[in-house]
Formats: sequence, C-alpha cells, structure tokens
Amino acid sequence: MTVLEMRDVRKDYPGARALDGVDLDVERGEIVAVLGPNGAGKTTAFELVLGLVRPTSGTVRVLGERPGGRVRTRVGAMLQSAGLPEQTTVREVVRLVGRAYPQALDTDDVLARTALTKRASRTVTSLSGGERQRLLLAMALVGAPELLVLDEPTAAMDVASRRTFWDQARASVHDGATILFATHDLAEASTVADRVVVVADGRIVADTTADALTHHGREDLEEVFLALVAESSSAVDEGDDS
Ligand SMILES: Nc1ncnc2c1ncn2[C@@H]1O[C@H](COP(=O)(O)OP(=O)(O)OP(=O)(O)O)[C@@H](O)[C@H]1O
Repeated sequence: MTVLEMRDVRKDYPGARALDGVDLDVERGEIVAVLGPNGAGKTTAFELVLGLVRPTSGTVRVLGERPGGRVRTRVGAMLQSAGLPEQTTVREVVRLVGRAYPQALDTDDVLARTALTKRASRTVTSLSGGERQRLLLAMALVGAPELLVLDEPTAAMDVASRRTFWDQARASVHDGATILFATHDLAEASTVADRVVVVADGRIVADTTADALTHHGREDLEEVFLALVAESSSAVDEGDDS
C-alpha cells in the first residue's frame, strides 16, 4: 500500500522555489531518510505531507487522502519548530496529545517506550535537549500513527539516546507504521533507513537503497553526497543562465 505519493510537486515562496518538481512514493513499512544541504527543501516537503502548507502545483496524497484534514489523525510528527508547553508535566503533555487521536495508546506505555517514565512528573522546562527530543517522539507515537514524519529527530541526542530512539521508532514500524525522516547524518541515514532520498535545490537528485550507500566507506559516502549536491546546483546555475 502506498502511504505517501507526491507528483510533480512545486512549492514557491516569495523569492524562493523550495520544491521544484518532486515525485516520491513511499510504501507501507518503509523507513526513508531524506538528506540534503540546508535550504534544500526537506522541511517544506514534510510541511506539505502534514498539510501545514499547500503545494503551488502538483499533488500530495497521504494514505490516499489530501494531507491535513481527517488523515492528520493517522500521522505522527516531530518538527524542528515544535513549541512545547513549558510548565506542563511530561505525562500531561503526552496525555493531552493522545486525546486528539481516536486510537491513542496508553500514556504510561508510551512514556516507558521513550524512556521518560522517570521524567513523567517533571515539567517540560526541566528537560535536557535529548529528553525533549524523546518527549517529541512520545507525542508523535501516542496516536498510534500509520506514518511518522520526523524532521531531524535525533539532532540533540547522544549515542545511547539515539540507539533507544531508533529502537522505538523501528518497533512502531514492526507494528505497521512507515517512517519518513530528515537527517544531516549520513551514517545514521545509511544504518537506520531502507531507502535514502537526497534532495538539493528543491529536487530529488538521488533515490537509492541504504545497502547501495553502505557499499561505500564513510568518506566515500560523503564524497558521493557532495558530488550529487554539486551536480544539482551546477545544473540549476546553467538553467538560470539560459
Ligand atoms: N515560509 C517561508 N517563506 C519563505 N521562504 C521559505 C519559507 N520556508 C522555506 N523557505 C525557503 O525554501 C527553501 C527550502 O527551505 P526548507 O526549510 O524546506 O529547507 P531544509 O532542507 O529543511 O533546510 P535545513 O536543512 O536548513 O533545515 C529555502 O530557500 C528557504 O529559505
């Protein structure tokens, strides 16, 4: 089953073309990493999937429906811009988010899964950066989503927290979810994802399996990535000149 379908999607902002003809299909159970330099269009793509912004042209379908609307209760998200109620306790935040979803999981189970049980009675403001990220994951998981959209979810995490994080995320895939996540970490992309999509200047410049990438050494991997991005920006420059 196709969980996400993007067809020739363009998104223009005043003075910026954030996405420029993106085609992407994601099937149920896939873990797809989205890589790309700053400003490539990753966050814009995720905002389209969540229905937070509309495409300038092209179509986006999530679980066969237009994003936003009623399908929103079948999608869990972690966004970089997420604001949190700082004076509320961790347990209360997760419980309140769960109330918005028809199939919500038990709050304490979700706190246990995200290693937040010991922090449950603390206020959000007292959490460390990594704990905050885990709370965002708990908020994304509590609705038992079929699609998880995670924008740089492990950016603030240490090695052990990352491992716990991905163990939990994988468990949700085992339960039938699909994951689309952005990262700047090539090693994370190639170890966690089944598939790696590279975005540069609003276009998909590579869509490959993680296995294909892991045949390269780490330095080779960085070279491959930088070469793809450089090729894409020289193509754009040539296009601008004509
Ligand atoms: N609300 C907005 N108004 C104007 N321009 C925007 C807006 N949102 C994004 N852009 C522009 O669209 C392009 C893509 O931005 P986007 O945030 O999607 O990139 P990104 O790949 O997520 O980058 P990063 O890795 O830095 O998070 C950039 O040129 C950005 O400046």
